[in-house]
Amino acid sequence: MSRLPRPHSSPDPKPFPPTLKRKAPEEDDIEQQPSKKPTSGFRPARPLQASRNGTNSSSSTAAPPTTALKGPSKPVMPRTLTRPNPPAAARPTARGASAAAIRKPSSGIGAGLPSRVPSSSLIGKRSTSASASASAAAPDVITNLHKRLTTLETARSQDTERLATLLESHPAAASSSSSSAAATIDVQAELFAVQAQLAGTTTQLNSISAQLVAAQTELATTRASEGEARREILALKAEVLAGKTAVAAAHDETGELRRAMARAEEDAEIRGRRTERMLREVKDELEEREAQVVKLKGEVGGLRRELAETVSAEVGLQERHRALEGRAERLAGEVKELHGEREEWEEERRALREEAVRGEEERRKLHGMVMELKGNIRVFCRVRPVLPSEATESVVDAAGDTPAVAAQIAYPDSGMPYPSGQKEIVLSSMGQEREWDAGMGNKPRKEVWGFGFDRVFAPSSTQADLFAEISQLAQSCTDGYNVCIFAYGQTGSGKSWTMEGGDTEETKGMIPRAVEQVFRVAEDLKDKGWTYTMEGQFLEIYNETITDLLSPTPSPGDPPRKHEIHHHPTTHLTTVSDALSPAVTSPAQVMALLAQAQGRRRVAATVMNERSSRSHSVFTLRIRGVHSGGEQARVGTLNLVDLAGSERLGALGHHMGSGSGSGAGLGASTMGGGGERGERLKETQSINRSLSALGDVVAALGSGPGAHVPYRNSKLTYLLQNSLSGNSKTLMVLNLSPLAAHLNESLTSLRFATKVNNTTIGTAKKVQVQGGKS
Ligand SMILES: Nc1ncnc2c1ncn2[C@@H]1O[C@H](COP(=O)(O)OP(=O)(O)OP(=O)(O)O)[C@@H](O)[C@H]1O
Repeated sequence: MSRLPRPHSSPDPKPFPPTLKRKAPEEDDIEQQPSKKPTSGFRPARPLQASRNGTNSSSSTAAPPTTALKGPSKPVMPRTLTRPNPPAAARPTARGASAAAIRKPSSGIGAGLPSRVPSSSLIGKRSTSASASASAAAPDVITNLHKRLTTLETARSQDTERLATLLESHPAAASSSSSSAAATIDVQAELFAVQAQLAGTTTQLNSISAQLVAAQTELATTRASEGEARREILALKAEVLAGKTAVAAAHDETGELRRAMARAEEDAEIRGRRTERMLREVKDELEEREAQVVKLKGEVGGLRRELAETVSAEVGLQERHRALEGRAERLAGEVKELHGEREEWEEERRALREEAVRGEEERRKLHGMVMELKGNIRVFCRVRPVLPSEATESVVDAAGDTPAVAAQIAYPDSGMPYPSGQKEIVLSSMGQEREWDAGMGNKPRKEVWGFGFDRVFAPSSTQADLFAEISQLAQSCTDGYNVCIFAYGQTGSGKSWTMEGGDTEETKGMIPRAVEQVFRVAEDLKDKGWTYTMEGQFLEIYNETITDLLSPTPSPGDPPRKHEIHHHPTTHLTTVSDALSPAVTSPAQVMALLAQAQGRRRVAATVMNERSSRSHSVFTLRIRGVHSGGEQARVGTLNLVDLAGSERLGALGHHMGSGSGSGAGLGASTMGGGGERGERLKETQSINRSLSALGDVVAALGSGPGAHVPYRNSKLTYLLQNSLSGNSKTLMVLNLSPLAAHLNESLTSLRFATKVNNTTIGTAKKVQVQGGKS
């Protein structure tokens, strides 16, 4: 019996000592929020006993039962108990082995059982992960316990069966022989052992069953605890989240409070500064006010004094007022008288105005008379200065000589003021005697030619000087006269300069000045009831052909325009067909027309080689004045004519009938060869004809009323017919070159102009020049 192994019974599980404290993962987080009080749902971790031998590790507490339950699936004892009966010879060995097997408690039934079943309290108080692993391990323990139970029950039934078998076989053995008594004792001993083992096994089985029930109970408790723990964890998490949110909110609030505090401090500082400034201002203002008060006090004192003075002055004023009232009454009477006088003056003014109109008419008549006395055809002579370019260049005359540049020209009466002086010009050949005369034994000829004109302008004269004499003539067209101003002279003598002039106010010529004068007079006459309208026309006569310089330049291939001259038989107005006569309302407009005409002439010049020098240009300003008082309308014409160069005037002397002109004719330098020579000849003949015709017309006009005037002999004279006859006034400005080389041309021009001058109707007289001949 003593050899029988003691069935191993598992020790009862002891309550876990409170050595382990459950620590939730979030515990640290919670501890970081000291402001938060632990919630009612949170309980401090409960201590638990990890294992029987006092190990604190959770893994060591959980692992042993699992390992024990998964231990040997076939315990030694049952295998020993259930083994088939060995042969008798072998039994001791088998028994010994079996006993050995039974003596091994570690590998017996007890070894297969869990050494400790985790208590429900332990599992329930573990962390979530520990609880989860414990929950997962619990069913395995129960299953193993069930298996072990089944195995033990099977072993018990086998042992029971075997016991029965032994009991049955014992009587037979006892009866067979006496020697079998010892064997029977052994069997009985074995039977007792088996019975004892069976009893142990049964006890062990009961113990395991009890453990199983306890384990199941503990599992249920563990699961319940686990659910509770989860809820607690969730609650804790919610609390932590709420705590975090509260902390964040507190942080925000703190930041906001800090910012608010900073702002408040800043505001306070600004307010402080503002208050200081205001205080300073108030102080300053106070000081200022005090100063003002002092000043005002002074002023008040002054005002009081003034008031006293004013009061006394008022008394005086009242007296004066009464005196003034009396005076006003007297003045009212005077005003009444003045009104009467004013009406008289108005009457007088009206009479004066009428007298002024009559005076203007008188002036006009007198002006006409003066002009007539001066001569309806007058001649001025103007000598241009030597140009800087001419002063240096070597001038060669027709004979190939290079005489002195400037001709000998004298102005004998220039010391006397006009009109008694400044009418004479004397040319001399002194210093330019021809050497061949001396060479041929003749005495060098020394000739002097003197001429007299209505006015002689020396080279130093200005455009203004000339216009001063012309302005009255130009103005007479506003009185209803026809005026003709010619510029005559050889090429380069200054005709264009005289008529058009330069670009400046000082150098502008007769055309712009005459136009301005006419517009000025027309404006002045507005006060006298006159309204003037004007129109301009600009024609060129080249080779007896009229060109309208105001028409657009024709394109190449355009048929040439034909311009016919018409004279109205009753109105005596001259018109040119197909020629433009635009209305002009200002001098600037007229200047624009002149510029347009010059542009057209320049185009023609490039085509026809200096045509402008060989053509006549005629600018005509037609003027019509209407009087509001019903006076007869005034119609006048101002013609400003730039004649072609006269140096080609070889036949003029013959046409003029003087026969005394030297007639420079065509100089070699002006003639080209071949076809060009023919062209020039034709051109020259045309110029000759027209200038001769002009001389003939002037001569005829001078021969007295009733004489035939050959206007139709040239386009120029026919165009100017109405401006040369009747009440017309003609002025010829003879332009002379100052150069010695042009002496002969100048003499020819002077002779032509003298003939014109001699034919004038009126008192134009021939000036007798000392030592000269004309
Ligand atoms: N009184 C003057 N004062 C200064 N320069 C003058 C004067 N008269 C003429 N001239 C100059 O003399 C030159 C010739 O004058 P202008 O062209 O007027 O001669 P013209 O007789 O019109 O010649 P053309 O017949 O070739 O047109 C020009 O350079 C002009 O500026």
